[in-house]
Parts: sequence; structure tokens; C-alpha cells
Amino acid sequence: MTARVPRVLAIAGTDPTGGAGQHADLKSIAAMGGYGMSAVTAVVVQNTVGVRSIHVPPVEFLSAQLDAVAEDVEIDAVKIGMLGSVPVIEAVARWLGTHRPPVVVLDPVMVATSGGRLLEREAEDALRSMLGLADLITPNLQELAVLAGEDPASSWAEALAQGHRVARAHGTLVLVKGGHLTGDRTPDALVGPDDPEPLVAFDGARVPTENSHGTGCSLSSALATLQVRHEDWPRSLQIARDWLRGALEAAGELSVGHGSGPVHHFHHVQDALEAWGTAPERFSDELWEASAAVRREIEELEFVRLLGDGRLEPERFLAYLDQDLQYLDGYSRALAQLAARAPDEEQRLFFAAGAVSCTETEAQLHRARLRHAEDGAARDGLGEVTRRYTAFLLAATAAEPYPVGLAAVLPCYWVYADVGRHLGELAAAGGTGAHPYADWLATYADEGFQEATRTARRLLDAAAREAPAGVRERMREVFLEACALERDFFAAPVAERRLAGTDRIE
Ligand SMILES: Nc1ncnc2c1ncn2[C@@H]1O[C@H](COP(=O)(O)OP(=O)(O)O)[C@@H](O)[C@H]1O
Ligand SMILES: Cc1ncc(COP(=O)(O)O)c(N)n1
Repeated sequence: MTARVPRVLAIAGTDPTGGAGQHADLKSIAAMGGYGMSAVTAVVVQNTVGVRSIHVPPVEFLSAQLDAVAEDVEIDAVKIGMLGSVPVIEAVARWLGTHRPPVVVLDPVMVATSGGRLLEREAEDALRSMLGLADLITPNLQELAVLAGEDPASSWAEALAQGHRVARAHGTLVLVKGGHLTGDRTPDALVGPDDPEPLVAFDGARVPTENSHGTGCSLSSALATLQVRHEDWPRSLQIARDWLRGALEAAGELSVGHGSGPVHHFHHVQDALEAWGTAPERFSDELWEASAAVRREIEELEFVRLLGDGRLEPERFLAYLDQDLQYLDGYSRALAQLAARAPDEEQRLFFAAGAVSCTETEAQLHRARLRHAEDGAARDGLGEVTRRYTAFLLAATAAEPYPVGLAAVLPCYWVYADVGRHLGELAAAGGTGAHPYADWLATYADEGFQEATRTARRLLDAAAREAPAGVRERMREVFLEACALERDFFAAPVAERRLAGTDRIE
């Protein structure tokens, strides 16, 4: 029977800084919803900078650990990491011969990311001879070359061919990993013994981070856990990759060590921690609290209430769309300015992509407007609030310190996403009848937009941690000013009608 919570045993070495080996395994197993257990092969003195020394307990002691677990617990999967020496390899192979669990993943650990050797050179043959005991092996490019007895592949196509040769020689699945390729992509592919074509291949942009300590350990133990539940390697790999990507992206939040730091295994648990009120205080939490009154004012606006319950007159909706379109033009330029000033590649890519996506949304809005407009009603000019808001954004992103620019653009992601949630609730409360602006409301809930909001918030928090007090204070002012402009923007379709003929619009 498949266990509801997969019981996964990690057979590996230790890392007292908690980023690789056993420690990464246990965290990854738990992060994927499994129950982790561990038998220690070697006690390693290492940190994020390097490996200092290795103590291998008597091999009988390892066998005794393995037996103790197997006699007491039904094991759904085993993940094997650092083995280190011939006697250890032989002991694990012997144990697997008599206690083979349904899923066995072997990560043929040889050299740490930080450079220290974790497998004696004379143990390479012994390791090769036990590959057939695994369902899946997960070598990096250097390890794959050693297992194949060849030079390291110099291209992805060569790596796949090498992976297939190893799979065929040992009758096992091989995960060919692109983490060590030199380009800006990190592909992964599963190659089987029968067909040189991969069973499945994934590609993705490399996460620009130095913190990749323990990625191989984490990926292989996540895969072992997921495979118990899904019994489908491609699906398991897809989930594990998505999770690991998030863990690499959030690695900077950990501030662990001076070398190649660990990944954030539990990045996805942040929301639950927040719900319990135990998440570390973030600068953005402070800003969110400070903006509560303005957000309440937005929810109470006549325009928002009418839009939510579907009673908004079409011409008011059109007036709003017109201004939104013109606003996006300015917002897109503000994001492009942030991209140009971004201190690193991740932020440059994020804001450049945001600028592109705004321009694409602008085109969609044009189409929505045409759908709602009768006989192509005339476009309105640039509204007063739209002008003020875009001028403010362009000035903050061009002339203020970069973190202040981040604070200026965040409300358009975050407050907007929050208003979208509120509008969705209003629409749902209105019953099941067709909502005249349903297609429009759906754009608020878009997962890509929610994800971008989380990223923008994370970048602001990271910038705030490094910023001097004066800059943080300015970030707060600018954030609140942008929130007030969001409010004025939602108020404008009604306010501008009421005040038509006057020159003051507030
Ligand atoms: N900077 C990165 N961005 C995205 N994925 C990465 C990055 N570094 C490693 N990975 C992924 O982490 C996993 C482990 O990769 P790799 O570095 O090749 O192995 P190892 O940690 O065993 O040396 C792979 O799925 C790889 O694609
Ligand atoms: C005990 C142990 N096992 C494995 C690794 C490899 O991990 P990485 O190559 O990501 O540093 C490690 N550093 N320590």
C-alpha cells in the first residue's frame, strides 16, 4: 500500500551547516510531504566555504543503523548520497540486496560544490558497480563523465548521449543535470536505457545566485519522496524542479555562511508561518500595516463597489479602462527604468519582463475596450490622477535611490492584487448570474501576476535590509504616496464626472 506520508531513508554524510548531505535530505523529504529518516555514512567537517575533514565510523556501525531502521519501519524509498569509500559502498550494496525498498535514488556524490573530495578515487569502480541497484541515478556533469569513464561532456547534446550510455550499461534511469553547464540555462532530462531520446526534458533560465550548496542532495531526496506518491518520474521531476527553483530564488533570505550558501527548502511554507504570526518581521509587513486605512478607503469607493457587484455603468468602466491603458504606458517605462538601474541580473530580468508584460497587457486592454465600447466611442485624454501617478513613478524610479523606486512600484502590484481579491469576493457574493466584467476581473487573479507580486515584495524586503535608515524612511513615504495614488486612481472615474467643469480633481 502506498503510504500517505512517504517514509524515506537518506543514507548519506553530514554537513554541520545544514545545507547539504543528510540535513538537506531530511529538509527536502519533509518539504515534499514525506517522513525523513537518516543513516549516517560519514561525519564531515564542512561549511559553505569548504570541506575540512571526514570521519568514517566503523562500517559495522552503518550496517547496524540500516538494520535498526529496516527492522522497525516499512521504508517506501531510499535516497543514497555520499558513500565515500569501498567498505561503505559494499555495506550499502549488501543491505540493499536484502532490503530493497520500492524506490531507490542514488546521487553519486564525488566532489562538493565547494571543492572537497567526498569519494575516494579508488572507490569509483565500486560505486559504478552498484548503479544497477538504483531505479534512478542523479549525477552532475562531472560525476556522469566519471561513471561513463569518459571526458566531461562539453555540450548538452553530448551530456544526453553520455547519460544514455550510462543508463544502458547499468539498466537504470539517469537524470542528466545541467546545473554545471556554463550558459544561462539549467536544463534537466531523464534518460532511460532503451531509447537515446530523453523520456522527458525540462529547460529554464539559471537562477542568478551563488547559493547552490546542496542542490544535488535536495533534488535527489525530493525526487525519491515524490516518486512514492506519483509513481511517475517525469511528474516527480517537474514538481521537484519547480520547488528547487523557488528554493534557489529564496536562498538569499537565509544569510547562512560566507561561501556557496544553502537553498531555502521551506520557502513555500512562508504563507503558513505568516498566518500563524510567526514569520520573521519584514519591512513590507510594516508598510502593509501602515497602508491599511488607505486600502479600506479603496474598498469603500463607489466605483469599486459597483465594479465588484457588476452594476457599474459601461461608460464609467470604459473611462476607467482608458485611464488604465494610459497608466500602463507610464508604469511600463518606470519598470524599464528600474531594470536599467537594477543591481543584479535577477532584478534586471524581473523588471524588464514586467515592462514587457505591461505593454502586452496594454494591447489586451485595447481589445477589451473595443469589446465594451459602442461604435468605437472616442478615447479620453490623460486624466489628472493618471498624469500625477505616472509622473510620480517616473521620478521615483529615475531620480531616487533604487530601493525607493522599488517602494514606488510595489503598490501597483500588491494593492492591485488585493483590490482584485476584494472584487472577486464582491462578484461571488452577487450570485451565479453572468457578471458583465467577468473577463476583466479574471485578470486580477492571474497566477503569473500573483507570483510577480510576491517577487516584487521579496526584492523590496531584501533592498530594505541593506538600506540605511534614511532610505528606509523614504521608502515608507513613497510606498504610502503610491497607495494614496492607487486610491485616487480608483476614485477618479466617479470623481472626474462629478467635478467635470472644475479644474481640481482630488
Ligand atoms: N543556478 C541555478 N538555477 C536553476 N537551477 C539550478 C541552478 N543550479 C543548480 N540548479 C539545478 O539544481 C539541480 C542540481 O544540479 P547540479 O548543480 O547539476 O548538481 P549537483 O548539485 O549534484 O552538483 C539541477 O536540477 C539543476 O538544474
Ligand atoms: C555530506 C555531503 N554530501 C553531499 C555533498 C554535496 O553537495 P554539494 O555538491 O551541493 O555541495 C556535500 N557537500 N556534503
